[in-house]
Amino acid sequence: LFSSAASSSTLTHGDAASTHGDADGVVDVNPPRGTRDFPPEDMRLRTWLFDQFREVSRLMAFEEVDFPVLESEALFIRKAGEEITQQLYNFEDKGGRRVVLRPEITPSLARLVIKQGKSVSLPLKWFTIGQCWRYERMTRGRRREHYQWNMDIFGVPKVRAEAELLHAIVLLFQRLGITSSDVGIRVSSRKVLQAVLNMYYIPEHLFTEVCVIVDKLGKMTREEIEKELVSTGLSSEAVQGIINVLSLKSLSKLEEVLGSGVEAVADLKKLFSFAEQYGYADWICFDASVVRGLAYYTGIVFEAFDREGKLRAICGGGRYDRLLSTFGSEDIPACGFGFGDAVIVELLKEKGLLPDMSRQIDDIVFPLDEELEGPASSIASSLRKKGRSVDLVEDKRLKWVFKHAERINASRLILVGNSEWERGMVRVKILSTREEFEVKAGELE
Ligand SMILES: OCc1cccc(Br)n1
Repeated sequence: LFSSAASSSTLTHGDAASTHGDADGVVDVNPPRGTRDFPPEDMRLRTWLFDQFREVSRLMAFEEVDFPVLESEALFIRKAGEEITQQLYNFEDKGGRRVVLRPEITPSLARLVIKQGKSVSLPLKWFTIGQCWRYERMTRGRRREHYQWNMDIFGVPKVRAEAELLHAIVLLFQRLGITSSDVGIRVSSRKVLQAVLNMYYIPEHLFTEVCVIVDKLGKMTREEIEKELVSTGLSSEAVQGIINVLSLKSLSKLEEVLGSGVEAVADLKKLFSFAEQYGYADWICFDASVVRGLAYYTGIVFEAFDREGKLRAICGGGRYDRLLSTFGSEDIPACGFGFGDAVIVELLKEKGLLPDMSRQIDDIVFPLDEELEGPASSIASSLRKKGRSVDLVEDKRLKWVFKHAERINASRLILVGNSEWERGMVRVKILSTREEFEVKAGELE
C-alpha cells in the first residue's frame, strides 16, 4: 500500500496534470460554460450585496431558510410552456432518480412548508439567498446560473402581503442609493387577465397558457403574440380584447373596462393606498401588461425596471395562492419575489453606485529577523483575540511590506525588531498619519 501511495505521491507535475487534464495535460482553468468564479474582489462585492439583502430581511422580520440546490425534477414539471421549465438543468443520478439543479426557489419553499405541516404557525415570512440554474443553449451566451434573494409570505390572503414585499424591495433599492427616478415597479394582477378571459367566456384551462404567452409582450412583436394567442384557440375578438386591456396604464380606465366591484380593481386600489401609507407610492405604477412568466401566479404581480429601459427586469414576483395544491397539499395563500444578483450590479455600475470594494486590514505584524518570528506570532495572536484583523508577514523585504500595507489598506504596521524586543517593546507605524512610536508589546491594543 505504502509503495503505491509513495509512487502516486512521486507523480511529477506533468503526470499529475495528465491524470486530471486532457491529452496535452493542460487543465481548462475556466469554470463550466455560463458559470462564474468569484475571486476576492468580486466576492467582496457579492458579500456586500448579500449583506444588504440580509439586512432588509432582518428589518422586515423574515426568517432565513435554505434548501439543497439539487431537487427532484418532479417539483418543476409544469405544462404551461414556461421558459424556465424548458431550460431545466436536469439529469438522472446514479440511483436512477430524475433530479435538477433548481431553476427557482419558490417550489422548494412550498415543499418545505408542506413538509413542516402543522408544526409551523402562519403567517410565515421566510427568505433565502440561493444559486439557481438553467440549461440554455449557449447561442445567446447567457449565464446558466445566478444567485437569487427570495422573500416569501405564507398564510396572508390579503394584499397586505404584497404591500410588505414591495416595501422590502424599496428598502433594498434605497440602501443601495437607487431612487424612484432610477427605478420603477410595475404592478398589476393576473385577475385582470382572468376577468378579460371571463368576458369572452374563455375556458379556465387556457388561463395559465395565455399568461405565459402574454408575458412575452415587449420581448416579441404584437403580431407574434397575437398569433400565439390565436393558436391556443382564442377568437381574434378575444385576442384584441386581451391586447387592448393589457395596454392600460390607468386603474380608473381599467375600472371602466372591467366594471366596478371587480376583485382585480379592488385589490390594486387597496395596494396603491397602502403604498401611500408606507411612503413608496412614487416607486410603483399600474401597468396591465405585467403578468410575469411563471405559471403559478394567481393575483397581484410586479416587476422592478430601470426607467432608462436599458436592462432586463431587476426583480419580480407575485401572489401564488394555488401552488401547494399542485403538490397534492392543502392550499395556503402565498406571495413572494425573486431578486437576482446580476442585473442589479449592472444597474449600480450604470449609476456609478458600486461601493468601494478594496480590502481593509487593521494590522500587519512583521518580524525584522527570523528569530523574532516567535514573538511576532504571540503579538498577532493577542491582537486577533482583541478582534483586530492581523496579516502576519515574513520572509519579505521591508520595502515590499510597506507596499503591501498600502495595497491592503492596513491601518497599522507593527514591526518586531531586535533592539526594541530586548526592551519588551515593538515599533508601531500609523499608516494614515505616518506617526511612529514604540509600545510595550504586552500593552498593544
Ligand atoms: O431568471 C431566470 C434564471 C433562472 C436560473 C438561472 C438564471 Br442565470 N436565470
